[in-house]
Amino acid sequence: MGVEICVEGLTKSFGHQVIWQDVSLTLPAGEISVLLGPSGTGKSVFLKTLVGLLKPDRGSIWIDGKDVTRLREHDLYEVRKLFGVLFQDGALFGSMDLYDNIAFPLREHTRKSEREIRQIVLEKMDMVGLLGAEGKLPGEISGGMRKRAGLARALVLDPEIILFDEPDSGLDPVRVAYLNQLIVDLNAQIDATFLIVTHDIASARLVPDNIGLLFRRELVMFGPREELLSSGEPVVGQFLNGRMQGPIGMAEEKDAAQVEQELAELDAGNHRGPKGGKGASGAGVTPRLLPSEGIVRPPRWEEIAEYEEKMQRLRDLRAASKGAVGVDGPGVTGI
Ligand SMILES: Nc1ncnc2c1ncn2[C@@H]1O[C@H](COP(=O)(O)OP(=O)(O)OP(=O)(O)O)[C@@H](O)[C@H]1O
Repeated sequence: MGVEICVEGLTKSFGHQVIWQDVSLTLPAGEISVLLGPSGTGKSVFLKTLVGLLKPDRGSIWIDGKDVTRLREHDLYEVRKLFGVLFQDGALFGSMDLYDNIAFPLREHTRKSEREIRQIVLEKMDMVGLLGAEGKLPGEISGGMRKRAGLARALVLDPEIILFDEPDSGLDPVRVAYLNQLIVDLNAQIDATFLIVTHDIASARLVPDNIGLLFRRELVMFGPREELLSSGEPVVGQFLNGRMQGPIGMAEEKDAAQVEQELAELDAGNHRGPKGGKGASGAGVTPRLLPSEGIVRPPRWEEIAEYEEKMQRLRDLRAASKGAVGVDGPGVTGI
């Protein structure tokens, strides 16, 4: 089981520039959480702070009974062993083939024999669908394969927590879909705590247990996926529906009067934006991505699958009753 991360009152600035302040959230052990936010709101800074690469001004990060913000270098090194990180570009060494790239953390941080290393590297490459590509150089493979290689490398030390920094960046929608499935399958298989920073709303709707949103130097909301997807909070609705109308502007925040007018028009059904959506919650709660057939589901995922099945039956019933109303008019059954 992965470990819980409990963040309390975290604030980070560079000089006079406050990046975010008073951020508190709990990433539940073994669950998948997504952190969203417009560009420049400090999502990458947040990830770096979690692993102790950046020191916050105030606040605590509790992992495994230790406050990461107060650890000395040696203890920090121990806590970092709990983490696997998938960087945006995979962060592979260009001159090493995939095998050596993926073996690198094992050779650096363990005393395992080359025979043991081979077994682990091939197991992780198999998990991410890269068996057979051991001899390829990073420059010879697609962006999607590089991400998967980076993920295999993040897995070799059996992390309890995996941080994904924009795993979908630079990938086409089909590759993003495959990567999302891989993330869900991995979560079911290794049961670590996942935190994914992304801009991809479709992924944020499909993949996580929890969603958080950074905006205006604050964590606007953090909670279960369904709560965020059905939230009436204007900034959450705007972001999760990719709309222009709302508090988030092109480069800066909009003034309050403009936001109010846009939201009033939206509620009145005058929305002519690029992606549709009604009211603050737009498309509402959509079905969740489940582990692939053939992946043995731990009890947590069994429960999720049962819940999703129930929700799907409800959606079908609702659609059927709407159809009946559409054909026969309200209250008329057609008998
Ligand atoms: N080491 C640093 N020193 C000074 N400022 C920094 C440093 N690292 C990040 N910043 C600033 O912090 C802010 C947030 O950056 P960050 O990369 O975390 O945003 P982000 O939300 O991840 O953006 P994007 O979604 O575009 O990747 C930016 O204004 C950036 O310039």
